[in-house]
Amino acid sequence: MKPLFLLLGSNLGDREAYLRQAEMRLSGVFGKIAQKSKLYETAAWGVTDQPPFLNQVLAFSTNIPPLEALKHTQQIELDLGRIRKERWGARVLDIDLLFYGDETLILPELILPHPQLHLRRFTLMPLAEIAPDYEHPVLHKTVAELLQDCPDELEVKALN
Ligand SMILES: Nc1ncnc2c1ncn2[C@@H]1O[C@H](COP(=O)(O)OP(=O)(O)OP(=O)(O)O)[C@@H](O)[C@H]1O
Ligand SMILES: Nc1nc2c(c(=O)[nH]1)N=C(CO)CN2
Repeated sequence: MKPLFLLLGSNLGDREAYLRQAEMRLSGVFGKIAQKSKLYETAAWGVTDQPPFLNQVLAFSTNIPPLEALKHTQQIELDLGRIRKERWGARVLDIDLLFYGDETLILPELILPHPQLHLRRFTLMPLAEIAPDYEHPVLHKTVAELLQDCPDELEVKALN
C-alpha cells in the first residue's frame, strides 16, 4: 500500500456539493479516507478570468496501480461532469494526482509527482495542512519547505 494524495477542485455550481460527491465516489474506489484537508477558497490560478475555486486534498492508502487510479479519477470527473454539462455546460470538477508514495512517472497521460504542485499555493496549502513533513521524491523537500519556497502569491483561505 502507498499513500495517494489527490487534489480536488471545483469552481462552478454548488462547489461544495461536487467535492462531497467526488469524495464519496473516491472512497468507493480507494477505500477509507486516511486524511482530509479543510476546504480552501482560492482565486483562479493560470486563467484568472474565471470564478474562484474550492480546493481540497484527500489522502488514501492504496495498491491500485497509478494508471488505473488515474482511470478511476477521470471516470469520476466524467460522471460528475455529465451532470454538470447538462446544467452548466462546463467542467466543474478537477482531480489531480499529486503524490503516489515515492512513484515517479513521466507518461503522456500521467506525470508523478504532479509536475506543477510545487508552483501552486492552492495545492500546497491544503497539502501542508495534512502532510507538512511529506518529502517530494524528486525535489527532496518537504511539503512545508515547498510551500515556504513557493513563488506564487495567490490568496488561499481555509474555510472550516
Ligand atoms: N498527476 C496527474 N494528475 C492528473 N492528471 C494528469 C497528471 N499527469 C498528467 N495528467 C494528464 O493531464 C491531462 C489534463 O488534465 P486536465 O484536463 O484536468 O488539465 P487541467 O486541470 O486543465 O490542468 P492541470 O493538470 O495542470 O491542473 C489529463 O488528461 C491527464 O492524463
Ligand atoms: N485556484 C485554483 N486555480 C486553478 C485550479 C484550481 O484547482 N484552483 N485548477 C485549474 C485547472 O486545473 C486552473 N486554476
